[in-house]
Amino acid sequence: MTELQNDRFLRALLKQPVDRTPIWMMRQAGRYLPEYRETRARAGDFLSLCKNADLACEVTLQPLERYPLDAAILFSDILTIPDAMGLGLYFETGEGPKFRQTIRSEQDFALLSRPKMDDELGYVMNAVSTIRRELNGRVPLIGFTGSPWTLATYMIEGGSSKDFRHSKAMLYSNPALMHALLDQLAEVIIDYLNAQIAAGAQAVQIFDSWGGALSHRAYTEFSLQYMTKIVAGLNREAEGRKVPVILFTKGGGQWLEAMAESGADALGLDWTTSLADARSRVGDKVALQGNMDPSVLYAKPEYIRQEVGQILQEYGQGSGHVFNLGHGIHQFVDPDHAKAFIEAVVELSPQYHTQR
Ligand SMILES: Cc1c2[nH]c(c1CCC(=O)O)Cc1[nH]c(c(CCC(=O)O)c1C)Cc1[nH]c(c(CCC(=O)O)c1C)Cc1[nH]c(c(C)c1CCC(=O)O)C2
Repeated sequence: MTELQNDRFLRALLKQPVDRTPIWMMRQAGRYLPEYRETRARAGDFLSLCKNADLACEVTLQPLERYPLDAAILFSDILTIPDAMGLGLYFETGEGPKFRQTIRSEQDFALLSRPKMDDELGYVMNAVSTIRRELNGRVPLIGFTGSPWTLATYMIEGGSSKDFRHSKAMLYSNPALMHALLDQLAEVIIDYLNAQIAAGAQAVQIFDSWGGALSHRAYTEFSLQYMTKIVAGLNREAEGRKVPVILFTKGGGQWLEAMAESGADALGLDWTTSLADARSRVGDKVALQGNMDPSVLYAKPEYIRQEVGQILQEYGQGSGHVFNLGHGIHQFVDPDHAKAFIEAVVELSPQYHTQR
């Protein structure tokens, strides 16, 4: 494998000294980029794009051609796993993801299959190895998965949800079934991330997008417990380097101390938590990733730059911060505003890394 030319993202996740704060954006390859929309149109639809390694690689690299980003993220989706377990994923234009089959009873659960990483999910591993080859050591590649709880909500609801009616009902009325589902998902996710690491992923992120919808006690029992199990099951070394793990519970600011005990190297933060506060609460245990409100990118470039300055100041001196948005970039953002954002981080952050 080619030598990595830019490792400040991997170093910051391990709190090793860096020359400036690294940056990438959640959903950095996506609809706000006209070139993404063009490639997706060529693929036909989103799922065909995910399943074509050359086109998935092409869109992964698109934001790197435009901006000085410090990491690439695999172009795929968290819903590849439930799809491969037999639920039949499809997207209806403007309506988000849907499943043909839902899991609401023991009978439904019994129908779930255990997907093979070199078969049903082989297309994801092909995308990872193709992207690694084309990146040619420019920046590290991030692999990812959804958390068991987040995937379970899609499998139980049959798609996106606002109130998690069926998932919450199962959690409180049939916790044994919920635990069986979460445990099976955790097992599949361990295989999935280990296969991504074997194919070339150099860091991995667990997206717990809906962990914040859980009650205080339920979060530990139904989400964090299973993410901790996953972290313990990962091969944490590849190509002679540690493979850092990032845990991102959206809306999880109140649980940072507990999350820091999960074994993860870094925690992702949304914009509702102060970085200064988060840093003092987790101490030296983990690095932090985040946390600008993605909607700030609707503002003028001067304002975006000011906001970046504030967030850098909140984290303060030293390594252990990966700049990011607090959630995915919105589809209506002007790509020039994303550019102003990334350049502000590049220009304003070196002063926070003077004691190397
Ligand atoms: C919950 C979730 C999903 N997918 C994902 C999450 C967790 C992150 C989060 O909390 O947002 C993760 C994801 N989805 C996608 C990526 C690609 C990598 C990246 O650039 O970050 C990643 C990391 C591509 C995508 N995944 C999807 C798109 C849009 C599809 C399109 O091109 O129309 C992309 C680029 C589709 C998708 N996929 C999902 C939804 C709800 C939707 C539709 C909503 C929407 O339209 O934004 C499920």
